[in-house]
Amino acid sequence: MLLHFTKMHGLGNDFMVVDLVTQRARLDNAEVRRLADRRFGIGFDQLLVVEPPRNPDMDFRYRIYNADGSEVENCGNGARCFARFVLDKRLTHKHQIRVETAGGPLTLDVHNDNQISVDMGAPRFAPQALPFDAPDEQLTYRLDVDGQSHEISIASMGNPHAVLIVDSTEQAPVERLGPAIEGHPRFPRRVNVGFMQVISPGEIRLRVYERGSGETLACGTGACAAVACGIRRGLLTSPVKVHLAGGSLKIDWDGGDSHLIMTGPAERVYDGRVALR
Ligand SMILES: N[C@@H](CCC[C@H](N)C(=O)O)C(=O)O
Repeated sequence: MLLHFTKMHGLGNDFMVVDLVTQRARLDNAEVRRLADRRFGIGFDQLLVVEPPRNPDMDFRYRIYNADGSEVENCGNGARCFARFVLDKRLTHKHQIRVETAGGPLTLDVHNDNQISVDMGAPRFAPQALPFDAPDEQLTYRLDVDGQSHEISIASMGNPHAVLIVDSTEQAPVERLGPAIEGHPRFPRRVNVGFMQVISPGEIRLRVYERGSGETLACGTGACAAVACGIRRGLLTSPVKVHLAGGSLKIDWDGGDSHLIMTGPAERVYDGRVALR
């Protein structure tokens, strides 16, 4: 069968977006990996699937798969592309869209200037929320990697994040430490790993080694997690501009149980059709 899809990106974090409201398809783990391959398939960091909601208070169900085929709880850059997609495909006319994800509900607000704000919910810092193997909740933890101890903060944005502070994102050992921390035994469901350089209380640089996809040009949940950890540690104050390799995001957070708001663009690249196995 031929599956219609749209290739999109949010600051270079790229997606294949599929409407399973009006189409039917079975996308198993092997099929996702085949489609994600940048030489033999379409190529993407994540596959985003639009489905009808299971909860009648929601507009859609938003499902997310990493390039390695694993289904995950949340994707921030994807959420903005999801909003742009359902409007472009006329699956809704609403400019405030409520979606259910495996990580909890999200509200997507499409503005007139092509910027989209996503209410990402409240960050959670308890180790069991990720999960992370630690006896109690702390601001920072020591993590041993190959005989070296590193200071990390942790946050769940529905999906798990570890955040390290570095002097320079350019010099950060992302290729070495990223995969080692992603698969560290203290993170039994693996983890996304952010390397944050604080420029000022309102501005950071960030690189993220993503669970199941490797380093991407931007990570929305990673930006939220880094800002939440930075504010909680007294290093940052809201709003924070987050500079990623693919562009910048604005993150607002008033602390505590308040919700993080992420604002940035979403771009359509092309529409296509692909044969499924
Ligand atoms: N690119 C994303 C996050 C995608 C999911 C992540 N790799 C995970 O496994 O949790 C974003 O923009 O948030």
